[in-house]
Amino acid sequence: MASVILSARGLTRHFGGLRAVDGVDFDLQTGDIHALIGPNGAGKTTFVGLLSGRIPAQSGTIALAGEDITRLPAHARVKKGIAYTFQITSVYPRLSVFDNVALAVQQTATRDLASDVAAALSRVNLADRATQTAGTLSYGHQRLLELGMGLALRPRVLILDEPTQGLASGEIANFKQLVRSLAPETTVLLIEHNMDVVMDLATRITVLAAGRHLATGTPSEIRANPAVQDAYLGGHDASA
Ligand SMILES: Nc1ncnc2c1ncn2[C@@H]1O[C@H](COP(=O)(O)OP(=O)(O)OP(=O)(O)O)[C@@H](O)[C@H]1O
Repeated sequence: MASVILSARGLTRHFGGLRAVDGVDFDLQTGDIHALIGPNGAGKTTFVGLLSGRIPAQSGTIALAGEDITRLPAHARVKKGIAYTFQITSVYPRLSVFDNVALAVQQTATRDLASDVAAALSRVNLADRATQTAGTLSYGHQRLLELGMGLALRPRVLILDEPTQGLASGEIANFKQLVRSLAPETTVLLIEHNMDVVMDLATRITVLAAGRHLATGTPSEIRANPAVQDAYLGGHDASA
């Protein structure tokens, strides 16, 4: 049976009277590609912000491989293996592609910076652009660079917030292939609005609605779930 790498119990964050995340229980199984979906304002970004430590929880607990990390600051969670593209991997436009990844590698206990950077760059197919100034890369290549920077941290859990937004369809195909190649060493949690990507890529899906956990299941279970269809898919089959 698969083990749980990251879990949340009763996780809660309100903003004034707004219940952005409200008592959410969640389990991320090791090796999964787990998609988090839900209508706009459902609480997805807040939820991954709580997991990564970017936003402090008001109540509830978070555990990484059984260890309580609820009170750890974000940088300590990065050290423990949770990488969140939002906080870690914004590209420095004036630095070279190589130097951008080197900044991420430096946060790890690396023994050979140059070869670790080269490995991360070849993973995202940017090895031939190492000397290019990052700001001159195409948008799609900048997103790949972000991913390379996240991977360079060698995370156990990689959290991606809308990674395919703005990518061309060929770039999305490459992205899917890349994410699949990360398992089982890296477990992926992604917020994704593109339902084709979700249904094709995710091994498991969690649906949030109005800050609450609505459902978790395989893509076919989620497609068939009437509550999900009502709350999120407007009563239509997601595959339609
Ligand atoms: N810092 C904040 N202060 C006040 N309200 C906030 C804050 N951050 C988020 N919210 C509110 O909390 C709710 C959940 O927002 P969140 O961004 O987590 O949702 P989301 O599911 O990621 O939405 P989207 O799909 O549109 O990105 C929204 O109503 C949002 O306006």
